[in-house]
Amino acid sequence: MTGLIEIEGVTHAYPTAAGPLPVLENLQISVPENEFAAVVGPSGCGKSTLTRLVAGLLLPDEGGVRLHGEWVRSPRSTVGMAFQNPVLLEWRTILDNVILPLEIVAPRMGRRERVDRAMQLLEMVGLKGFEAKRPSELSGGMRQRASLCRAIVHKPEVLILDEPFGALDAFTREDLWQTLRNLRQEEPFTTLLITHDLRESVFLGDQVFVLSGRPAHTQYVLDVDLPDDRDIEILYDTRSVEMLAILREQIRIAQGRSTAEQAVNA
Ligand SMILES: Nc1ncnc2c1ncn2[C@@H]1O[C@H](COP(=O)(O)OP(=O)(O)OP(=O)(O)O)[C@@H](O)[C@H]1O
Repeated sequence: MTGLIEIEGVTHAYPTAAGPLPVLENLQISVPENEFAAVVGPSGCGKSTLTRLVAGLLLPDEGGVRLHGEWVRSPRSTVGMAFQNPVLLEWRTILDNVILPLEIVAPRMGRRERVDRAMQLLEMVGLKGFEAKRPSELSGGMRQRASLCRAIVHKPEVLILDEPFGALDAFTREDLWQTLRNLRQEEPFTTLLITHDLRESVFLGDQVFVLSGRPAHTQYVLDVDLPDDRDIEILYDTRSVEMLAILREQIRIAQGRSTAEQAVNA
């Protein structure tokens, strides 16, 4: 099956004063339409670089990225993004922050329609009643909820999430995982999530891609065979615990602390 996101043989190095720094090497990742791919890997292996390539903010030295079969050669408005620090504009209300992408990609859409769309999402993530507030009046978790709404308000073909929950406390984070799953059930979208949190990758992902140490290639792919309708308790089930153990071992291999042979024999 061809994926909606196809990362095909991507190789990339950054020029540095000490010479080229190889970051990605022949990376292959395929994400089918409406599926959720989580990407984990050792620190500094090139995960954020990967998001910049998919968003068209960076062009690879070799290989390429295709979205819906089209090569990505420049930034695309059909990609939604959310990062660890939600960059909300303080001079705009929460509602007007969420509406912003519609002003850019759908300039002909009327104000009423934009407001209805944004309010529908704000209600889904539990922010109804906060639409007139400024970002600084909200908690970190609430700001991240608003940032998720803004990332999907224009129905992007791809949602890229780069450590969006990394700065939140454990309870808020788990709450947002559930919110994200609920949003996807209401309105499916194809997602690429970068995370350091293996539980997050299993709870949210349909597939988890483990990247090797730098220069990164796809070292391991885990199919998350859990029911679509999951709540947080599922992470304590035997199957989840087994998958987390596999991922932990793969990360150790990627960090060079273990060997593939040890993993096979474990
Ligand atoms: N513009 C740049 N120029 C030179 N080197 C860069 C540039 N951007 C990133 N790097 C280097 O490339 C490597 C990969 O960076 P990247 O941010 O993609 O890794 P990461 O896996 O997202 O890291 P982390 O897990 O710590 O967030 C790092 O060694 C980083 O220092």
